[in-house]
Amino acid sequence: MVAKMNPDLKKERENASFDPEKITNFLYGGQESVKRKRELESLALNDPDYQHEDLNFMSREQQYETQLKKGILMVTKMKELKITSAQDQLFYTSAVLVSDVHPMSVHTRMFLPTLYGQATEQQKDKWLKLAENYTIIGTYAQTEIGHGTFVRGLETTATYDPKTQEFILNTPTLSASKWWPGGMGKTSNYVVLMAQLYIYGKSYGIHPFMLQIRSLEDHKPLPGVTVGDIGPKFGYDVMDNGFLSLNNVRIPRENMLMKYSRVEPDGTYVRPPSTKLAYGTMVQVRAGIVMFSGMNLAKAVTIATRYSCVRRQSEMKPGHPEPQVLDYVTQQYKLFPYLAAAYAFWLTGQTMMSVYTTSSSQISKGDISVLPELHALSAGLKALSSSMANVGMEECRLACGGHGYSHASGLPRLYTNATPASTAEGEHVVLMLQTARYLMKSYNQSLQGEKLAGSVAYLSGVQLVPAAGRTRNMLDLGALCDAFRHRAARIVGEAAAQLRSEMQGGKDQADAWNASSVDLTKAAMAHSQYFVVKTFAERLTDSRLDSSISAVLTRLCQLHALHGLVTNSGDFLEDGYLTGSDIRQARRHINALMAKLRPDAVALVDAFDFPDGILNSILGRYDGNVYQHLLEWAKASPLNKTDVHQSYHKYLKPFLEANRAKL
Ligand SMILES: CC/C=C\C/C=C\C/C=C\C/C=C\C/C=C\C/C=C/C(=O)SCCNC(=O)CCNC(=O)[C@H](O)C(C)(C)COP(=O)(O)OP(=O)(O)OC[C@H]1O[C@@H](n2cnc3c(N)ncnc32)[C@H](O)[C@@H]1OP(=O)(O)O
Ligand SMILES: Cc1cc2nc3c(=O)[nH]c(=O)nc-3n(C[C@H](O)[C@H](O)[C@H](O)COP(=O)(O)OP(=O)(O)OC[C@H]3O[C@@H](n4cnc5c(N)ncnc54)[C@H](O)[C@@H]3O)c2cc1C
Repeated sequence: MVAKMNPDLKKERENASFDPEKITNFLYGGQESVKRKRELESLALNDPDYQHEDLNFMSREQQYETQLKKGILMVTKMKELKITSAQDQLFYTSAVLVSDVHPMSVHTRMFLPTLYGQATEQQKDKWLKLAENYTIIGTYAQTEIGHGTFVRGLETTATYDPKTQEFILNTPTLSASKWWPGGMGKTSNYVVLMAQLYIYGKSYGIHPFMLQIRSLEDHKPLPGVTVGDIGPKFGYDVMDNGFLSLNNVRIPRENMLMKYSRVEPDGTYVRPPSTKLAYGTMVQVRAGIVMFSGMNLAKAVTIATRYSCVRRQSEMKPGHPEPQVLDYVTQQYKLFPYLAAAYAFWLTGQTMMSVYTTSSSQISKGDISVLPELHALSAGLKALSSSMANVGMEECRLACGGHGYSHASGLPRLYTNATPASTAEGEHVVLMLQTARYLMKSYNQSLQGEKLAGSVAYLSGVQLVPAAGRTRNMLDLGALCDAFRHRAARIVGEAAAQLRSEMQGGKDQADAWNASSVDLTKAAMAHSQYFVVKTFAERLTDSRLDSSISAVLTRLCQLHALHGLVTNSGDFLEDGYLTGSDIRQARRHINALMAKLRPDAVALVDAFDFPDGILNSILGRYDGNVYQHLLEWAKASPLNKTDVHQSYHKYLKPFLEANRAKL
């Protein structure tokens, strides 16, 4: 029997000003792609082999086992069903895994990409097939217990022995033990080990090495290898993040991944075109995290928006029926800016991936000139998108009141599985400082008359003249982009001036950098926010957009920019670029935009096209039948298997009886 849709949600859908399908097509790159997405999702979601008890009801060990089994099934089925393109695999795996990963995820996301990106053709012949077939399962072992951020400071050593033409691998101190690599704890039999290369006593920096850590026969750690799971974490329960220490483990010379740098049999070292090419896998994943953050935020906003239309609470007017909580403007102010941000990062994520694809193809042809821009852009956008997604997902949870705290909402798991994106692949302040470093260099080049290109082109010849007194239309996307550009350019310029002044005051470069670092991260943030606002606005100039959806998407873009502007109003006011009256106007526009977006809110989240199986949230159900399913879900909780829990007999009964006896 098909359940009836909640009448409030039904009405919301009937009253929308546009057909969500049109936005879905825009978001996923066309009708054909949406069709394929739905086919693959339905294949995965209706496959009985993937069904299991709710992970939230399981111990961590059970979760690991369940997700490993599912991951294995998934890669086997994808092979059988010939689901091969990256896009198809993403559609299928998102439906199988929901908001979780599986213990071999780092194999797919980092181990394989490192082989593609860092191995020679000969090495690919040797390893790729094995890795693609899952004959070997690997992870990316870089971080150590003592150092994650400071990659140059890693202590794991790979010392070349020309006599045997082998590398001797060691983690010489406690702090050198590898710590965190996903899937290393129990699953992987191989790692790409990032280690300091030593030849004849001289250090050549960090390089990648293929290392077998477990037997292919019985999965036991190989001699010299100590490996295990690092224990429970904030989330990511299904993942066996691991530790690893190495004691004089020898590997053949051919196991150093030598696409860019080489060690010859006699120990001669051949330098790479850039030492930073060894960091390529991190850049790829950072670029992917922008979209990943947009999607996670979109899921959270979908859940909270639908639920806010189903949930009725309090009285807005005495004696009137309880309103849908989304009718409270404060609730709209909680959710709509993040709805807009989800769209912003979704679209920017697509742009970031296309910049990545173009740049990496140039790099593989030997043109490394694009590397600094790619690094700076992906670092800043990764940091901004993941931190904004964190804040937004939490705001969505809070917007669901008490039920948001329950795992039934899907929000706690979504959050704890997504939040590593802020720390992993480069902690967000650290990455912002990388972007700032590029901004400082670029800005100084522009001061010397160089013309800049790419994301920093606006720093060339920027006019920092405040334009107070001018009347502005604060809804005009061009004017909003100008405001964000001006703010970024000013803050970049001021951070550069501060850095200079610290140095003129006697500090060396490093101390001056540290003293200026709050302003530097602010500069990187302003630059990244400008890029997002500009990208969002540019995507709306797509001639394929029909007017009904262009109107609503423009409102979202305006809201995204205006909300950023109002929450950072000091930045825009500081040099008089905007006036108090502009900010007041912006606030009024936000209220008006929210009122206009209110009737379209459900259609806008429906357009993300997450089926219930992927949202995995009772509060976010498409049909809105929340309460009945909350109750059913709670009844399935292991604590409810019996009316009287065994602990009653063990502890509670004697305690009650003892108390009664004392009366
Ligand atoms: C295939 C995947 C596709 C999509 C994936 C999609 C979604 C992913 C979904 C979820 C992911 C979420 C969570 C992930 C969960 C698990 C996996 C996690 C894995 C990991 O965490 S792996 C470990 C990651 N570790 C780090 O990121 C360490 C961070 N530190 C660094 O990167 C660097 O050391 C640092 C801090 C950037 C630089 O330090 P330092 O200042 O000491 O610099 P250097 O001396 O080393 O460099 C000087 C020079 O080089 C420039 N530079 C630095 N890095 C790069 C680079 N990567 N590329 C280019 N250039 C670089 C630097 O700016 C300096 O330049 P300059 O001298 O100024 O010109
Ligand atoms: C869920 C998860 C999965 C992971 N998976 C992997 C994996 O598969 N493989 C792997 O190798 N690693 C993995 N990691 C490790 C991850 O990459 C690192 O934790 C991350 O890069 C941050 O480094 P850190 O832990 O050393 O943080 P730290 O650098 O110790 O950060 C601590 C604080 O110091 C500050 N700080 C550090 N350096 C600077 C600086 N230069 N300037 C200003 N402030 C600074 C930071 O901002 C932060 O506030 C994973 C981590 C997590 C949480």
